[in-house]
Amino acid sequence: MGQFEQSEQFEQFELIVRGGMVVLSNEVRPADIGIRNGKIAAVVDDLTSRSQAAQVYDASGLYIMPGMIDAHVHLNEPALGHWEGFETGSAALAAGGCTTYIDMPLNGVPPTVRLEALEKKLALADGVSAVDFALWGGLVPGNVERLAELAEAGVIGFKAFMSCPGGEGEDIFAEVDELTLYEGMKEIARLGKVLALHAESEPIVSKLAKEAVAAGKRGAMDFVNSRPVLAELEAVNRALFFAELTGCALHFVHISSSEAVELISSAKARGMNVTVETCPHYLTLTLEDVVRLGAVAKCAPPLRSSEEQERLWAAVRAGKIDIIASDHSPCPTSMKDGDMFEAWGGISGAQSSLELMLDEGHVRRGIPLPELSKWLSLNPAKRFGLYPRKGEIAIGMEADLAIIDMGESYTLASSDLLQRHKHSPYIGRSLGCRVKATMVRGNVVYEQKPDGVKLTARTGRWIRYDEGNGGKLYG
Ligand SMILES: NC(=O)N[C@H]1NC(=O)NC1=O
Ligand SMILES: [Zn+2]
Ligand SMILES: [Zn+2]
Repeated sequence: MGQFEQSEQFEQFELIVRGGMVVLSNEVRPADIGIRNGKIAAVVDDLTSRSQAAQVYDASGLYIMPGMIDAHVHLNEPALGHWEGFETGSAALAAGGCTTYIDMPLNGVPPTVRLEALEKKLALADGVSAVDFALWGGLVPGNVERLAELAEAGVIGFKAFMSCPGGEGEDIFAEVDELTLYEGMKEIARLGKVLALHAESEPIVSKLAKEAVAAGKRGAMDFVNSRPVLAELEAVNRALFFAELTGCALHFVHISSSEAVELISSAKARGMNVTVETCPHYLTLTLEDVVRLGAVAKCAPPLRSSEEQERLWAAVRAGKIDIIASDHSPCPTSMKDGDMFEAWGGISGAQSSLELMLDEGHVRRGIPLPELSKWLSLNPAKRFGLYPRKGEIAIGMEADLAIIDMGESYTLASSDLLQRHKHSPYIGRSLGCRVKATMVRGNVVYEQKPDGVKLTARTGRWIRYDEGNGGKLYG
């Protein structure tokens, strides 16, 4: 596993992906990929001359990468499927070269904080998702005793908010109070799972937001200034303190500052079981974009300065960031009208993550493709129990592939987007590569051709945690 292997014994394949440049975990090389029973059965030079396949996909001139594993996606069913649901959200992900996503326990109603809610969500995803998926459970005040049933059912971990997530209604996903966070960590440690945290200090951000609104300061920069890096640092520090006391494994989602990455790096150096994620928007957009675009680029934590962004890229390059995920948090476009404090916070970026990271990371900054692939596929697979089933192109692993033209540039138009509501801060952006096809377990689920796009089989399956490797990222 994990190696390029010469294979002579497999002569019959369902599919051969022929003539592409294959992105392996340690090199990029020309090879044919033979697929049997939905798995990678051969990665060799010139397979077609000595084997048979029901189908051949001609990938000459194209790059074959492991499909992205997007660990941070909000598809909002049950109840808020009119914001985004499994059908449209997974179509957008497929079009972006993602082959497995991990759905967040909010913003659907009920949130995934007890078994019945998980069952409702699964019933809605069944037969609808274009690509494979796993599920996060949620930790909220009052549900610590329900975490075990969710773990038993197969969630890959739990998510909690340290600041208010927004949203309305009775069955809301509330932020954790300190005691819930501490007790929840104890229980999650006992269950052997990871706690994913939205780390912003509620006392800091709510006070600053109140002051800004009271002073009539409701613009883009006022919003950005109400959620400073300090709020992220304080929350990360507090969570690390509780994790040290409880032994709970942590994953910090959507970290926006290199200062927070440094805090997390020191915790790793002390031997703590902690990982960190950032998102394409923090690596490709800055506060100038939120000023220019308004609420369509509103997210929490907010976009930062270009200097902060350069420091974040330096942290990525230094291997200090483990995972890059979209935090696709869509809503109806009408919820992006109005002032910056009222509008929905969340960027609809699912379809663009891989292309943005290849364009900005590889084409512009020269980061090798195997490195990018580690942050986009291998590390999330390992951290969240999907490895060695998924995460890289290697013998025996599922044939989850993104096929990319690294020579095609295009300008993203709203008509390219397959998500339910066609807003995105990346519309009008020129991208130096394009996903041509996406395969899940050897099934072509998405194809982009000159005459348009084709979505095929909705063969996405739920991947339970217990099929994985226990979340070991290192070693
Ligand atoms: N509720 C929700 O999805 N919030 C997400 N949006 C965002 O920008 N950050 C988040 O945590
Ligand atoms: Zn969040
Ligand atoms: Zn999120």
